[in-house]
Amino acid sequence: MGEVCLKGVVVRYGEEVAVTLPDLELAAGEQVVLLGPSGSGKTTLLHLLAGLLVPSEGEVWVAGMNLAALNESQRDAYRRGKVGYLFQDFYLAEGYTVLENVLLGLGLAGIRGRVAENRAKEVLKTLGLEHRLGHTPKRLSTGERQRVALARAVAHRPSLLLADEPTAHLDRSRAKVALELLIHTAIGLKATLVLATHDPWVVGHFPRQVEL
Ligand SMILES: Nc1ncnc2c1ncn2[C@@H]1O[C@H](COP(=O)(O)OP(=O)(O)OP(=O)(O)O)[C@@H](O)[C@H]1O
Repeated sequence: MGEVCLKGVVVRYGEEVAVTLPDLELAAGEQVVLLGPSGSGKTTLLHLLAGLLVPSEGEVWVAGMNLAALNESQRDAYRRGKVGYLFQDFYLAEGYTVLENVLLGLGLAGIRGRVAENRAKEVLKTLGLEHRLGHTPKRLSTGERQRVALARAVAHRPSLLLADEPTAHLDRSRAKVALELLIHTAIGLKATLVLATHDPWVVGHFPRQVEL
């Protein structure tokens, strides 16, 4: 079995909506782009892999674990420890500084104190944000906000990195920088990368495409 495996998955939202997802097997460290029009189930698939959602039918396996067989606190521990999630709208904690935003994510993964502080500063430096540590997100550009979100998503060194429309708010040149950072960060972590987009331009950056 691969690092990520989906078999016969259907997700029902209430009585009306049933999202059927294709079977999928990804090797550890693989990079794949999920493509499909709005409503095709890209976010649903990312939420399943993050353990934010369990399938109504079928199985979702990550790193040898059947996520639906875990209880809620085991799934929380899985998500906080092994998954990095880059949200389309970043979801930064606006009342906290850049450094604190990354420390919050590390804290959820159980990494605190001096180790966390060193790790957060190191990641923020790698992403070119060392001069922004004490700033709150509202003082940053969109590209910088996204890099903070990326720092927070990867500081705990996840083995699975999920990104939902990460270029949606960026112009083409910033999108290119952001995408390259994301891809290189995943390679550096040896993490499996799954990215959802409906932008055909993004697709060419990935060796494997999955159409929903
Ligand atoms: N919480 C929810 N309640 C009801 N229906 C939902 C919910 N979340 C998603 N859906 C429905 O499930 C289907 C798949 O949605 P999903 O958000 O996964 O698609 P998507 O491909 O990510 O779309 P987009 O590109 O617009 O983000 C859609 O028909 C959507 O309306």
